[in-house]
Amino acid sequence: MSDLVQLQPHDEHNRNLEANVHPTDWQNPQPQKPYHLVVIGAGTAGLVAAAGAAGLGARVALIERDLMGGDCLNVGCVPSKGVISAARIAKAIRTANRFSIKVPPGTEVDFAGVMSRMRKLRAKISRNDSAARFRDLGVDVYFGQASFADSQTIEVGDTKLPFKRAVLATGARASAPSIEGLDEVDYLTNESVFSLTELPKRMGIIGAGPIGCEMAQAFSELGSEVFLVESEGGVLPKEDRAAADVVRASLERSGVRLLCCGRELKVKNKGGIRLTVNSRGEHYDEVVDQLLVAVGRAPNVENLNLENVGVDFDENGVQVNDYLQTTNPNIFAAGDICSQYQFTHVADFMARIVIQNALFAVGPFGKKKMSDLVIPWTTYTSPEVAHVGLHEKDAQEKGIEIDTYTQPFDEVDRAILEGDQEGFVKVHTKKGSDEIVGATIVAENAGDMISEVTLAMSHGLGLSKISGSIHPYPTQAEAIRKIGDQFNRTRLTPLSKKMLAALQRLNVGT
Ligand SMILES: Cc1cc2nc3c(=O)[nH]c(=O)nc-3n(C[C@H](O)[C@H](O)[C@H](O)COP(=O)(O)OP(=O)(O)OC[C@H]3O[C@@H](n4cnc5c(N)ncnc54)[C@H](O)[C@@H]3O)c2cc1C
Ligand SMILES: NC(=O)c1ccc[n+]([C@@H]2O[C@H](COP(=O)([O-])OP(=O)(O)OC[C@H]3O[C@@H](n4cnc5c(N)ncnc54)[C@H](O)[C@@H]3O)[C@@H](O)[C@H]2O)c1
Repeated sequence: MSDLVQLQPHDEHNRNLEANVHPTDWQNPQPQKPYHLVVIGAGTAGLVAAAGAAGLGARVALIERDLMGGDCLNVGCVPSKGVISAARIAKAIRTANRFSIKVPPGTEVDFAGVMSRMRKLRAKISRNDSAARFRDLGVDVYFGQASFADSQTIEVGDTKLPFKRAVLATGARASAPSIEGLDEVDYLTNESVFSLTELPKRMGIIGAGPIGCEMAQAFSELGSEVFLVESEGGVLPKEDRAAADVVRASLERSGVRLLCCGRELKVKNKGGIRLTVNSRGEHYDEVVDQLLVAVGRAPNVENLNLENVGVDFDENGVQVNDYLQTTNPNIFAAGDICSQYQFTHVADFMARIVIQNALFAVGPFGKKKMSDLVIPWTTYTSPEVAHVGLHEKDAQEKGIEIDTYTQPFDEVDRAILEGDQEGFVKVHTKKGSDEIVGATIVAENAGDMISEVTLAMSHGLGLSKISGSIHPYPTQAEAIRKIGDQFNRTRLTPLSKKMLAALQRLNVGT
């Protein structure tokens, strides 16, 4: 078996994963003719680009140096949500008393079992991203480090792959912050945290973005004492502040010790991993068993020879235009390598744009644009925070005047019955109209609920249309319809009220 940290421990599940996404006996093919499309990187963006292009009749090669499926399958969405699902059960048991369910003392979390379940499910899901499946879809799959030999040729080891168009889909990795002493300790990143088999008694996490918050809550619910250090004033600094405040309170209820506005953070290798930091006037000096660093991503631009083929890049990744074309017009890019929206579903839709623009658009005709995408995302804390479109501050920066409608869940029957009353739905519309420009939902299943708003935004359906669609009672999604009703009430002017009164008199008298 490979000694990649992502594949540890070397158990049956990880052997099955490896057999799917990097079979040890794989023979790279030999190129027969120039490829229409060579895709570098077999994460979400690369897989979607390769499968889509091959399905439409193109000759396609896909190159992966490590594990097909990339971050999402191996060290991102899939394992994190696998662990979170167990943590949610632990939370439900911990808080069962709210429902007058008496859980006998002595309930235990078998952390090794939780991780083994996650590895089993990850291996099962990995069939979709497997080398064999892609070969069967008509894609030539190569394993190895890819780099550009010149503007028409990509090399993998000694093999030269001539191409007409190429796609860079090499993704990103955890960035290493310059924190004093960090180099002295063995710290975890998203590449290694899912290989743990023992629950850290005490866990430090640096960065309260989506990774930090999701993992802090999950490890805390599973039994670790978690210290979450964030340099900004609160958690999830990119989200709506009211939404982030709900998550902060929930993290604290889960037992997470939040060290926000963390100043003078230092790490020492002294009696374990020692974190010292100042937060809100207090000095903390805590020894932890494991430290997870989650302070954002660095693009994988190294060793590709991009300089020699005229592809510009900087520390944020590869530069692309709205058509996802790099500064070399025959080379496109998709996914985390070139996107400020680092999400699997965005990598997927970027890849679809690339297939169209690289292979099927003629001159300016038939081209698709990144700026036309309506992009939602969700952070899977409990409750979840889901967002689509503009935040209030984005609208201000763009000079767009907005109206904001908020529906708290403590007025939504299903949420009350479920004990999930602390969140809200917030929708921003263009001032004076029902055209939705953005929305945030904080709820246990906010990620599922946001799709209704995304659909409405994508297809130009305003709040009046949402208000006119029956939502089953009692559901949490009724909160979105109630926002539609709020908008409709603003349409009731003194004149329209008078007209309604006149119509009523006409029909049923005074
Ligand atoms: C912990 C965590 C949780 C996440 N959770 C979610 C979530 O719940 N929902 C969500 O939407 N997003 C989530 N994300 C983000 C999501 O994983 C990424 O946005 C997505 O994986 C990006 O896909 P990609 O194809 O651009 O890149 P990647 O998945 O990074 O794939 C790039 C691939 O290219 C390969 N590669 C790089 N260089 C070369 C080279 N020179 N030659 C050959 N191969 C190369 C790499 O090995 C890798 O397999 C999460 C991320 C993390 C880290
Ligand atoms: N549910 C999801 O869709 C999901 C889940 C996890 C990750 N992701 C994707 O992966 C990306 C990376 O996630 P992330 O959480 O690493 O990055 P992030 O950039 O979103 O958040 C990093 C956090 O670390 C903080 N930080 C930076 N330097 C610090 C320092 N020295 N000390 C303390 N705090 C510091 C930042 O202020 C920020 O809050 C996300 O932006 C997202 O696109 C998505």
